[in-house]
Amino acid sequence: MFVRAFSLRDFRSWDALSLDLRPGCTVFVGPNGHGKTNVLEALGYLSTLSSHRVSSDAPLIRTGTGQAFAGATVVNAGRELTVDVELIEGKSNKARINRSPTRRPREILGILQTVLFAPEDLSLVRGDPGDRRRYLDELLTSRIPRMAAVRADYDRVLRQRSALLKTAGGALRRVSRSGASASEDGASALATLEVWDGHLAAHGAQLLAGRLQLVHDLAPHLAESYRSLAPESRPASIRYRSSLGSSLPPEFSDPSRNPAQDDVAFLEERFLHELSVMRSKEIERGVCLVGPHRDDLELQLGDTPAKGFASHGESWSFALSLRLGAFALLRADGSDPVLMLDDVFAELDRRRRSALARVAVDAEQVLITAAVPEDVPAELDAVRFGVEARDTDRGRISQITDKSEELPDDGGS
Ligand SMILES: Nc1ncnc2c1ncn2[C@@H]1O[C@H](COP(=O)(O)OP(=O)(O)OP(=O)(O)O)[C@@H](O)[C@H]1O
Repeated sequence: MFVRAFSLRDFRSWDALSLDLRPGCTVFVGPNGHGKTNVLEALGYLSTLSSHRVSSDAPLIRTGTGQAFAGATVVNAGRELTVDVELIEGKSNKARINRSPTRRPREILGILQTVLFAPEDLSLVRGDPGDRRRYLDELLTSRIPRMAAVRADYDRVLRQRSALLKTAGGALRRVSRSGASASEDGASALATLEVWDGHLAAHGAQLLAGRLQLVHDLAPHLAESYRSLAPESRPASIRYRSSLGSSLPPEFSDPSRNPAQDDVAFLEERFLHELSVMRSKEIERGVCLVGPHRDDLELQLGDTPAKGFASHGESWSFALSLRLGAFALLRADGSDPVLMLDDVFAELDRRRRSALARVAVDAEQVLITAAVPEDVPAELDAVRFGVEARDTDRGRISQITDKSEELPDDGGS
């Protein structure tokens, strides 16, 4: 797929941007801090409804304005769809598909598939499990958009069950200690908790089954990507680590296990079992200790965990492999996602640079940012936009300063 047209209004440092793009490579070049990443971030937002840099939407709205807009026309196998999102300060966001409002913004997920590789990605290897869960869930919803609703339901139940564990903690503690002779208050809190256990296990099992399937499908692409980036290094592998602990048979964490039709029902039953095992601990601590929100994606180099042991270069290769593996998986599903590379060539050594360039040159559309054009491998430097921020009476605003291109034989756009 590729983005044919793209526009922004009051998004980060852009007050207005309207660009026609085409398949192949496009490079945004400009000094540091002038607004290049903001362009990729906006496209990433249309793809995932989140930013790779911040966890809330407020910083995406241009300072001094209350509303931001991002829209793109996406061409996938000859079929065109337009998606846009309006971010409104203090209110729910609005999204449209072909200019018709959607009931929920998440209905646009899956229309624009992107894979973004950015300097922040080192945290996939070195950061907290939350960074890796986010990576998995974004890829999962990009492949299977209905998983966004599963994820939202799970998060809602998790919040409610966590609040119950906190507020009813006292009564539940008494029940947990004294069992059947509990007070009325305690017994009703415990009954309520059991209802929430059921909801948590039902949604959690679907999310867990989705992630296990994803890791199964992704593992060979990840291993292959790492091999091509660092052939002399130990082999890279991934493995899902579930907080269901010993309630989950070990073969479920083995990425080579073929997921089965009845996995969700089995996982739901195991989930409920682990909740009963952990009941008193959860009540004691007042937090939800079981579920996909506590899981992790283990990254291994040979027999060693990458986190804490991988060198700087190995960590970069692993992070890049996670992205290139995601790209290869989405491609294997049937359509190239838009590949976005945010100022990463300067960080890579010569071999990794050319390995990345080999993948990029072959992708349907690649959008690249760079502070200096020399950082971009020559074979990727096709259409080039200059980006510069200027001080105006409306604040510091990013602008496209120039466009240069090496036109392909057919003349391009
Ligand atoms: N909400 C906002 N409103 C206005 N300007 C913003 C907002 N958020 C960020 N900016 C501005 O955007 C600029 C940063 O843009 P961006 O991150 O795209 O830079 P960049 O060109 O990619 O830089 P680098 O090469 O260092 O990565 C900064 O000048 C910052 O002040």
